[in-house]
Amino acid sequence: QKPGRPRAPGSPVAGPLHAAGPGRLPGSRSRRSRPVSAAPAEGTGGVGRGAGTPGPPGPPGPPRDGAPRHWALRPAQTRPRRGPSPSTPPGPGRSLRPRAAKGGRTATPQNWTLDPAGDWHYRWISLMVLPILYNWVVLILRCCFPEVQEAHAGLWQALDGLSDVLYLLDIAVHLHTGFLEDGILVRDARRTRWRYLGSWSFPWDVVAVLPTELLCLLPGVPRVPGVPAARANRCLRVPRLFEAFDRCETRTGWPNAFRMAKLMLYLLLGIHWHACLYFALSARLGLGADPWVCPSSPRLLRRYLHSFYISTLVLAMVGDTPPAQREEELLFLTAGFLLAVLGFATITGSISTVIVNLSSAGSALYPAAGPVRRYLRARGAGGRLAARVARWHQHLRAQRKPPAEWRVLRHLPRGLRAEVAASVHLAALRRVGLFRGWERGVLRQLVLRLRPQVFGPGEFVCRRGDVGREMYFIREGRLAVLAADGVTQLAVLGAGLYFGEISLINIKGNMAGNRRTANILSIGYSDLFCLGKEDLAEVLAEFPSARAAMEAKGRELLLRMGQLDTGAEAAALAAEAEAERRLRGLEAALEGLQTRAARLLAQLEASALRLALRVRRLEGRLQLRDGAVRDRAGRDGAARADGAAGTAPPQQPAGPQGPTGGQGPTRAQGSTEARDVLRAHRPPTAPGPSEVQGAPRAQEPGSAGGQGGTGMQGPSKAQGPHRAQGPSDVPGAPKAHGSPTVQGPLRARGRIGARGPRGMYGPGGAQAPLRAQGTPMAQAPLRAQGLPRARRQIGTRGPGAMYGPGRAQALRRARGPSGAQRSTGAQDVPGAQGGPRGAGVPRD
Ligand SMILES: Nc1ncnc2c1ncn2[C@@H]1O[C@@H]2COP(=O)(O)O[C@H]2[C@H]1O
Repeated sequence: QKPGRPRAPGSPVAGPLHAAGPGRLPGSRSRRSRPVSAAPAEGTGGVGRGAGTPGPPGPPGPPRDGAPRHWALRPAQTRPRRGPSPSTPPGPGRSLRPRAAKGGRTATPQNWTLDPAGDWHYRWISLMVLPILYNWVVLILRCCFPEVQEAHAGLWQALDGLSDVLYLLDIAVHLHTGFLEDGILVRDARRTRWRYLGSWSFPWDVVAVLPTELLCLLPGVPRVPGVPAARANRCLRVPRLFEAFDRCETRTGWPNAFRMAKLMLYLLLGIHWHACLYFALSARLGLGADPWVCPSSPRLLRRYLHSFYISTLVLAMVGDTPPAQREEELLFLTAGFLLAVLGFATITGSISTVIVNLSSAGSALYPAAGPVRRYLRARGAGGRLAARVARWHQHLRAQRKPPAEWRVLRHLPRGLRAEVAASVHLAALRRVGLFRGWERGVLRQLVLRLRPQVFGPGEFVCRRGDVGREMYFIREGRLAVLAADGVTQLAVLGAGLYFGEISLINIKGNMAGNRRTANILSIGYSDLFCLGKEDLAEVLAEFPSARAAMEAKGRELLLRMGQLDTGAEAAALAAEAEAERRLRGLEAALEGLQTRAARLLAQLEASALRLALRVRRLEGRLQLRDGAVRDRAGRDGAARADGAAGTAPPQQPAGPQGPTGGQGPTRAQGSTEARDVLRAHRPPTAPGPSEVQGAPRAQEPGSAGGQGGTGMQGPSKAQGPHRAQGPSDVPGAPKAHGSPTVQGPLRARGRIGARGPRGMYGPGGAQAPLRAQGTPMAQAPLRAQGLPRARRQIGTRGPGAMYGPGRAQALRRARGPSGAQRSTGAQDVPGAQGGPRGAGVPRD
């Protein structure tokens, strides 16, 4: 079918083509152009021509040219891209800030969605602290001190307006603040908007900015004294204040100081509110009317400060307030004290937490000197040793060398911990000669295995003869290498060097084995990195060059110290070379074996595939043949029925090819089935050539092998008609049916038809018809050829072998009884009584 030509219904290519495209072959011109026209063209998502053409974003509609929908619905290509994917986590190099559009064709659309953990968002909520605090401080002041409101009405109006603008802007910012979904920042503007609009904070924020003061201007509404009271809803914005404080607390470098400042702010705010309310009550009761109320003073500040002082006495539970006399005063004072209990307890608790935090932060970094001192005292080991311990602790704190930093970092995830440790120690590690040139990533892995240790002056880091368990890299300080006498100084090691490796790496000929070869004494304070034996082995396994460098240096030192047994070293080297050689030989042998095994496996697979294909082909042929046989049998049966009824004279078969001539599906089929039919029809005195030649031809291995299934079926088919007419049938048949001409072949065909090519392959199926024929001899070969065994034969001996024995057996057995059967079977045929018996003889 040519491209573009309409397909005929039911065309074999219709399926694949339909799946691939709208009735066009892949690669045709219209196929390439169609998706572009059908799918909306986009900036980056298109394919083929016009992929880069900007087009209107939107859902892909039905294609204009009537192409099937699946052309247009290709989500990966047709989805409009608006900047970065909303669910794509920002890469390491991508900023979370709103990005300015860049010029040029590759400009990305601006995305003003804020990262809630980002800097811009933090700055914004920090700014929002101002209007919220303004409303919390000033509104109550203006309500309770009317002079304040009246004196600066214009200023308050301006500030109120500014605060409202900021509140509204904050709603806008909220609408454009991303959120995390499955740990990934969602920056899609639509989704962030809907998320905020659907949350409880949206109505809350709206209520907090409603212009409630305008209600006071409505006629009939009683004027709220001092309009500020009508703005009380502005205080509802306090959750944003808490959010800002929380964020600041996690970001600041002085969280404890911040916590203290926050507490003080809450305290002052509480006192401020109490003072305002106290003044309002005093003004209502009459300023200076009794000792409890605020005295009347011409100065506003004086009155406020007096109120603030009284409130501090109440809320700080200091007491010593003027005695309350009126009920209102008593109630107010009692409420104040109750609040004070609550507030004071909270504040005291918070302050103590801050103090504990402060001290625990120090103790987490530095080991506490107290317990060691007490331990030494308890054990009676004070004196100079205790002084040294104290000096060591002092050195750590003074020099800010926390040895227990790993304890602090242990809560971090491994990757982050490696980053932190690398940022702190990488510079020091790079100074170590061994690590020079190592990649940063490797050093980052190494730094997690290193443990910082600080040794004081006069301390031995290791002693000669000790078993080596770790090696050291010198970060800071000087250390002396002392000989066996503990006095002779062999060398002085400084920052960037390492020691303690000889006893860890197995240097050939090292007479010390895994024991230290020298004493190492810290001259002053030494800041070292310690690396354990296992960790070192892992590192060296990855870096053979580092191992070689270490071994070379260790060998040189051992030689200098006279601790290298060169004879043993040579022997070890020779043994190693020999082992290496043998290993290589084994490896080569193994490789050869593997290659052979792979080749054999490939051969096995190929032959299995071949055989499977052949079996399938044979099955197909058998099915075809069986169908043809059934057709022919039906036709012949009808013809014979006609003959028996006397409506038509007996017909001579069509030549030596049998009734079907050369049109049968297979030659064997023609020879076996046609032969049977011929035999049934042929007068007994005129045996046709096919009677004599047909059967042997069907039994010839060549003819059977050439036609696949015939070989399999040949014997049983050869037996089929004969055994059907076999000894047991012979006497019964004519008696039962009165018309033996019809009866014999018909019965035979019925059996053949019942057997079927599939039944042939199944063990039961193969045996059933034959068993029904009462020929145990015939069952044996077929049973032997049941599918599983037949398959096994295919696998092991090949198709020839499969057909060989089974077929030979079957034929052999078939020949034995079938001769007799044929002769007896011929008795079924009316014309065959007498002379025709000989027709079967030559075949045997
Ligand atoms: N002469 C030397 N000069 C420098 N370092 C040495 C010398 N002798 C021994 N060392 C180091 O001192 C370490 C003592 O422990 P090790 O034997 O494990 O490894 C030793 C070497 O790293």
